[in-house]
Amino acid sequence: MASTPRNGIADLSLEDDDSIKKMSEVAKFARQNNIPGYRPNGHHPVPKPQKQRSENSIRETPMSALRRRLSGWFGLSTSKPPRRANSLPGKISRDDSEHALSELKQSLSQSPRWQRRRKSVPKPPPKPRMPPPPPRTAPCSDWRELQSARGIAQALRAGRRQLVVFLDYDGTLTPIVSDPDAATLSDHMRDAVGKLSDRATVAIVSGRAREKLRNFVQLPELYYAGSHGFDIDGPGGLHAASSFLCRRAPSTKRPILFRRWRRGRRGDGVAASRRWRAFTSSARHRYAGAAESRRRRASTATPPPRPRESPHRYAVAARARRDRPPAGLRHSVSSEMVPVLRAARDLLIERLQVIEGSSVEDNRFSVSVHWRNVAPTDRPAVEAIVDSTLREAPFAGVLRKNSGKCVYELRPDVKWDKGEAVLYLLELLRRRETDFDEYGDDDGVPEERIAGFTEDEWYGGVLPVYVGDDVTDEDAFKAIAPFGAVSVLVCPSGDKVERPRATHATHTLKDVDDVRAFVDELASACAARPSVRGR
Ligand SMILES: O=P(O)(O)OC[C@H]1O[C@H](O[C@H]2O[C@H](CO)[C@@H](O)[C@H](O)[C@H]2O)[C@H](O)[C@@H](O)[C@@H]1O
Repeated sequence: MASTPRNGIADLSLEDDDSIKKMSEVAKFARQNNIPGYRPNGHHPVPKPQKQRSENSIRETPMSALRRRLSGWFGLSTSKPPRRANSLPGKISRDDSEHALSELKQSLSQSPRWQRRRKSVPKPPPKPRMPPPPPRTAPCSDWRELQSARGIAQALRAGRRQLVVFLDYDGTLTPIVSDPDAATLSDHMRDAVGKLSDRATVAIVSGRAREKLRNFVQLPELYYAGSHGFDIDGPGGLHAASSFLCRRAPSTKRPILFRRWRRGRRGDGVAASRRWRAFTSSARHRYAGAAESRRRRASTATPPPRPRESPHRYAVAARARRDRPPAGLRHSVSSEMVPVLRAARDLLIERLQVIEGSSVEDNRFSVSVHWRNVAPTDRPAVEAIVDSTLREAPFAGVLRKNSGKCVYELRPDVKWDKGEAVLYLLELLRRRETDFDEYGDDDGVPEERIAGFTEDEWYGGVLPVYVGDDVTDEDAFKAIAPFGAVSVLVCPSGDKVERPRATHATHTLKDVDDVRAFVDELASACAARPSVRGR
């Protein structure tokens, strides 16, 4: 009988009567002296029952368990790998795992169940590298919450989306002045915008008449959306797109544009294009008509050379497209309203003569009644005259009044504003870039895949940027929000009266100088972006 002292108690084996007797003595002693760790016989903690393993699983190594599970999932037949002499049971050796892996790969490629599964499970969309800032869909109650836009341009350097920049004129490119005709563009700003337009698509969107805007800005290569977007013109294509036309989409062998930028926020593109479909069906019909007449013209005119046999035919076609002079764009909404607007203008000039400091500006598709220079006591009279005029025939129900910065703007009472104009321009750019009909390249290819990417992919590859200062710019901020756009409200901190009460803008800038710095940053961001062609 072994007797090793432990906690003052000997370990006993119950072999004979002496032992039993001795044990009960020891137990008594332990109880009396409160010795921990001792329990009399029969009161020792019952050891947990060991899990009974099946004979199979006792012998099963992790490797064979894996093989058994795989065969269960995919219906594979797996063979046992050769066991090396030094491989230990219960551990996966390097040879084991390599063998299992190659076996698995081979079997997977043959398994019909797995193939079916692969087809049915769609690939997850690739993660965007630099997600654009989240759009604000609800109006922001406090403009001071917004962050500075300067950093945005720097962030754009890393982005891969094609910029389309929309700039408001008064209060954005030029400071607000008391005489509307004196709001000329500074040379510095002209240089900055000109430099940006060399590298990105730029449009000026303003309440001013389109011709007046052109005269002020004097940059012929830009798009101009005058009279709050009712009157649009421009070169008719996306800037420098032709330089990206040398690659082909693997699926359709079409030339592709924003291949590298497709990874942008595709969801935004989807949402935006759905929105577009929903509300501009009439504009789309007009487009369909324009496309049809272009097609007809192309069929009657001498067809352009078709580089069918060339190995680089798409590149050649692209060059031909680039070398042709741009077709140009001219689009007006509600032209039939121009005579009515002229009548309103004449009447208002006559009626407002009595109010000193007031003035009426003809913006062709809109009429601006300025009251910046009117004495505060006379200002209600200006609004009363405008309102009473609008209640008369033939203006009632035909024209509507909007308020801007010390100005009332009368325009056709139709659903068209800066927001619609911006969406119109974006859709125009998309169509111009994806229309390869003239070269006959779209034979047998679904319309949405003509240029190697879908409408949604195109929208996902474009990043709209809009900079504006007025209430009317809010329509544009709101319209481009689903694209994950950058929208910037120019909002001087001291300007408490004239700033919008709420905004859909994602960022703010404080004045025209900041806008120039931002435009400069955008231009250098475009220049710094790696070329798509080089990849
Ligand atoms: O859309 P915008 O380019 O911002 O044009 C809106 C109006 O801008 C002009 O008026 C404003 O700027 C004037 C010059 O700084 C200022 O005197 C006036 O008080 C502002 O309202 C323009 O004259 C209007 O026709 C536009 O509708």
